[in-house]
Amino acid sequence: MNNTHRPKARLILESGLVFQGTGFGATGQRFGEVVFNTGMTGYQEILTDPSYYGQIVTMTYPLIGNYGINVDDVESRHPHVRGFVVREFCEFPSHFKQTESLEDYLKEHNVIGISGVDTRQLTKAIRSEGAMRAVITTSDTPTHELLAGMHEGSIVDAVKSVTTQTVYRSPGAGFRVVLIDYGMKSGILRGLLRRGCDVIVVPATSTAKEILSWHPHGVMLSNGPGNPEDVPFAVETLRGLLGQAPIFGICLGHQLLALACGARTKKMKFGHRGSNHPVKNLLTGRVDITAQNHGYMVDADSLQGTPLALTHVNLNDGTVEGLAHKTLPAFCVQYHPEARPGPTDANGLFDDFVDMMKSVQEGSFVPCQNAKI
Ligand SMILES: NC(=O)CC[C@H](N)C(=O)O
Repeated sequence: MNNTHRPKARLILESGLVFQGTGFGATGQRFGEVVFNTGMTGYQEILTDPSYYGQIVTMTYPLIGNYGINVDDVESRHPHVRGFVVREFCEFPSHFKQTESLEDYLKEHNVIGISGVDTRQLTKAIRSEGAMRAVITTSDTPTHELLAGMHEGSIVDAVKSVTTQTVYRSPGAGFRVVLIDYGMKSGILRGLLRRGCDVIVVPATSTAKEILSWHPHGVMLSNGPGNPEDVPFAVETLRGLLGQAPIFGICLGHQLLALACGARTKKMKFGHRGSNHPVKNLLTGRVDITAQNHGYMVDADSLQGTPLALTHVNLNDGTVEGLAHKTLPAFCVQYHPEARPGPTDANGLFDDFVDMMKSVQEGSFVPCQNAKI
């Protein structure tokens, strides 16, 4: 790789671990929480997934950038990561859909990348010590000064920073769905449009009254960044929506629905981020290989006494992956059925949501606690 025109860069973890590497993309300095993603492909979807807002992402796959950037594989209008860490950065990408290189894309959007990092060592450090604060810099600022300022740029109001500011509609002839945008991946909107839904996307701050004024057949809750406990206004809205319209939640949407039903969430040590997380549906016994990106989870012990039934578990670590309301039409999953990037095993959940809206319309809805599989 020709590094002559690229600056030296450092990645410094709050634990004191320092990696020397080469900068690509923008120059400067960015603080954030460092997390790893184990997907072999999908860097473009990962960069533009708003759930990564404020984070520095490292890819465990060792060669990144080889198929460049194309216009089809974005999940939002621009990258949301604070920084991007790779082992080897591909200097000469090639793909028939490519419109520009990853390097130019990062430069254009002011994201700092660092290559030449031993991402195996970095991932092991995150796995053993947990996700932590870090900084990527192309400056000469001494390491001890950067360690002292580690909490600079901590995220506040993550959801409010990435949600849509305006209501917009993607018309369809099917069920009318209000999609609450907490930091939505466009794959979720596409999943609904593909099923003919008439979708109204609304800001995360919308009230139950505002949402119900659209007379929706269903309400979809998107993914989004940060700690679910930092979004109490969204939990309040969901309390007002439960029982008024069928609800389907994904990732942050799942966590917020759990909070609205009286369960608790907690931070995981290093989270689930990748494209091969096995999830078992406890109702059918079916196992899906799923795409995931989360650092918080619903606490299984907190489900007792709530109206929620555990429907899905993670087969790697037994954590909560899916819930359904025992008596009302509402269900949610921690993983990503829109699968961008990742395997499409769980796509059928969008069909389940359409079926749920249909059964409620027809008066034939069977609550989860009475379901016979
Ligand atoms: N993708 C998501 O919606 C992530 C949800 C939440 N921000 C978490 O990290 O757990």
